[in-house]
Amino acid sequence: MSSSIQVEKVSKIYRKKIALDQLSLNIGENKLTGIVGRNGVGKTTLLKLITGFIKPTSGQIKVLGLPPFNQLEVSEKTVYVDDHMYFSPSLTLQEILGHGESFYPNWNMELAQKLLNYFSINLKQSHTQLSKGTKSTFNVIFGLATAAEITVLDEPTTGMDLSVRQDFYRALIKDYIQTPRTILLSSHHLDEIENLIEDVVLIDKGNVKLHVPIEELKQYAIAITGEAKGVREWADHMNVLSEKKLTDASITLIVQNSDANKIEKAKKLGFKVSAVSASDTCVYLTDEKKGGIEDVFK
Ligand SMILES: Nc1ncnc2c1ncn2[C@@H]1O[C@H](COP(=O)(O)OP(=O)(O)OP(=O)(O)O)[C@@H](O)[C@H]1O
Repeated sequence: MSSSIQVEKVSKIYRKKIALDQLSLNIGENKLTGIVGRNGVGKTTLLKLITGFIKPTSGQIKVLGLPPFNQLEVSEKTVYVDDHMYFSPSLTLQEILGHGESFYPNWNMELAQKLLNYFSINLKQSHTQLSKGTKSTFNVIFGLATAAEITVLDEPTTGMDLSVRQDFYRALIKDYIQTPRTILLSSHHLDEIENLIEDVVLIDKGNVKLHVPIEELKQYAIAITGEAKGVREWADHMNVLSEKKLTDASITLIVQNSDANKIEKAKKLGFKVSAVSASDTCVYLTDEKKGGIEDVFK
């Protein structure tokens, strides 16, 4: 499969802060990819670089074969949606849609109007008049209506209530099936998007920690609970992601799930073997090991 986004050894430094550090990433054409990671690890910076809003300090980015910064040819095939999208306060939502239609070659006005009608958003209002959640809903509708080849949704559900979020995810997947395109969806709630996305990119400290199919991430780690000494001996030479002390005598180890025979052996030894969710795996993979929040209150 050819790549629609190629990021090669890209760094972004804001004054002295290194936001991205020689990050490389290839995103295949028409993939729906989740971008996840803790606060401040560089997700928004990466997405703004891909959509040409900012320029890399070093390294190379190609989107649909071209460097995206200051490139009109890329702009009209790209949309970046977040909760800071700016539209002139003098325009009504209807007029904003009109501008969208004149800029984006594949603009889908019918979809925009049907979704706005479904969410009961009055088109005579201005963008500044909308509540936080409704603003986010309008922004994602705008983003979907562009049908842009590269659609980037950066935490698009900020402020939406649960029912709107669920409707949005359903709309996104239906629209993606009808009009396949490359979609990057960043979220702090992997559990909410794990059934939508094909691949997941986990960002940590300005770099890609993991880029795998979501089904692989769901199987990536396993929890083993039992008598501390025995569990530790069993886990010798394994990739241990985290250790939790339960009592003086028992522990849970989170280990990389790489060897089916080892897991069978753990069961035979009487240890409890349980699944670890994709979102918990991301937390374990990026844990700073500073102890828990409880330590703050000691
Ligand atoms: N304009 C800026 N000037 C200075 N530092 C910045 C700027 N934008 C981002 N940063 C810093 O770069 C780092 C990465 O920020 P970024 O917004 O890309 O992270 P993020 O993963 O999207 O975070 P979050 O999940 O909290 O939205 C952070 O340390 C942030 O403080």
